[in-house]
Amino acid sequence: MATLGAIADDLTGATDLAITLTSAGFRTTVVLGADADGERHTLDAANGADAVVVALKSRTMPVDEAVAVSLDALAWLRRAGCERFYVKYCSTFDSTPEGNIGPVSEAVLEALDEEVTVIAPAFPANGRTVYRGHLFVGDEPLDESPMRHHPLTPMTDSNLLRLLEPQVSRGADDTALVPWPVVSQGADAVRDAIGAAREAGARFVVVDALRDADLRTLAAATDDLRLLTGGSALAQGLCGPRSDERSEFTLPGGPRVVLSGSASRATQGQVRHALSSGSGLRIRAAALREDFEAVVSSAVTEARASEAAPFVVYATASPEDVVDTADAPVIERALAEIAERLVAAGTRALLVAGGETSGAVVRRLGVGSLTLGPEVDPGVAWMLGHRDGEDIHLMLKSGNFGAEDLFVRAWEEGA
Ligand SMILES: Nc1ncnc2c1ncn2[C@@H]1O[C@H](COP(=O)(O)OP(=O)(O)O)[C@@H](O)[C@H]1O
Ligand SMILES: O=C(O)[C@@H](O)C(=O)COP(=O)(O)O
Repeated sequence: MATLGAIADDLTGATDLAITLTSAGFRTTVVLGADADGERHTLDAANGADAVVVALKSRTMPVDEAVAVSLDALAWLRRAGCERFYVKYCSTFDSTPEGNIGPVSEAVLEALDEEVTVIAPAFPANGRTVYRGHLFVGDEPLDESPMRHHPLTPMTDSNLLRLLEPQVSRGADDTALVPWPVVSQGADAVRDAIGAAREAGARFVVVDALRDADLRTLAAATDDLRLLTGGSALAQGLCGPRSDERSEFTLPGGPRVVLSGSASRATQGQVRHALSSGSGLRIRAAALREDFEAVVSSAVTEARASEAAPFVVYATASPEDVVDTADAPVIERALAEIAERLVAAGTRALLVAGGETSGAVVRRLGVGSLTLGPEVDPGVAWMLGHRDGEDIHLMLKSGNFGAEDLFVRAWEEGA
């Protein structure tokens, strides 16, 4: 019976959290959606897991829709027996100004009838740190990092309190900060600070974190809270009932295909690196609008004919490639169509780059749940996708995660 239930706002965020929970000793399953028609997949998948992560595609949904699907997921997790909950969003706090991190966190907190939760996006192993409430990506404040150009959620402020306040009901009265000097004093000091913030009326407490040790301190300080929110790294301090159990599997043969819909800086470098030793095809929105079928069938044909080196179907290899964010949906749809045709032709392993892109691909493939395999880079692992047909080996890569050679190395490390 699962005890911990997580609600992730995109698929790569869900798999990222699953990796951390597994390392923390939770036998973890990722399920896609928790709506009624998915119930069969998901309830079966939850059996035997200690933690279940529901992967939504809600990060850029209209606020009301994001809240509704998140509350549906919460209700499903409670039916599956979960007693503690985790709202997972991006370590770069990807959100439009209207939401959805604040509205979803508030809706879940109120549905659980809880008084306070923490806001902890930090992921130090991937360079995401929070100091005095400001989120940094490496050495750059968030609003000076490439995330300021994200096609869907451009981040133009690094101050988490300023980002959150417009998103929660009581604005500045609903938020508070526990700064790093308090965090450095240990769990009791953090617990006291969160208690004081709650007494002052705040429900969403941003907590600084510069190191994994700070997140472990926070996890210890909040072991009495039924709801946590953050990136994946906060989960490293949760204590699961068993050792790290990962499914060992060997990647099947066949073409090594990467489908990249991410426009993030790390992915751009990975695309360029893979193209330097392999081959690929760039899909352009204009060409897709002119003749969608021609672009898709050409990509499938070339991908199927590719040899050992990875074949990369990509939308962006440099910042200049992102011409119009309105092109995003047709690119997602094309990559999902290409994935479906490759799998129909026998492909049983795909590397997909991008959270929204991964969501579009796995929904098109009818994947209902995912089991964790070997971790290849921090926050990036091979998974086994379960569906009505044959299982599919998938690596669903967060846009800004992974080393530059990942698209080439991943196939060796999954073998
Ligand atoms: N060249 C481009 N022009 C417009 N939109 C793009 C381009 N490349 C990618 N996109 C879109 O940007 C979005 C990237 O989101 P996502 O897949 O979550 O990547 P990440 O994980 O990097 O955020 C997708 O909707 C994708 O279709
Ligand atoms: O926390 C993170 O950074 C990731 O888990 C994540 O959410 C990344 O989302 P995408 O950039 O959309 O892949």
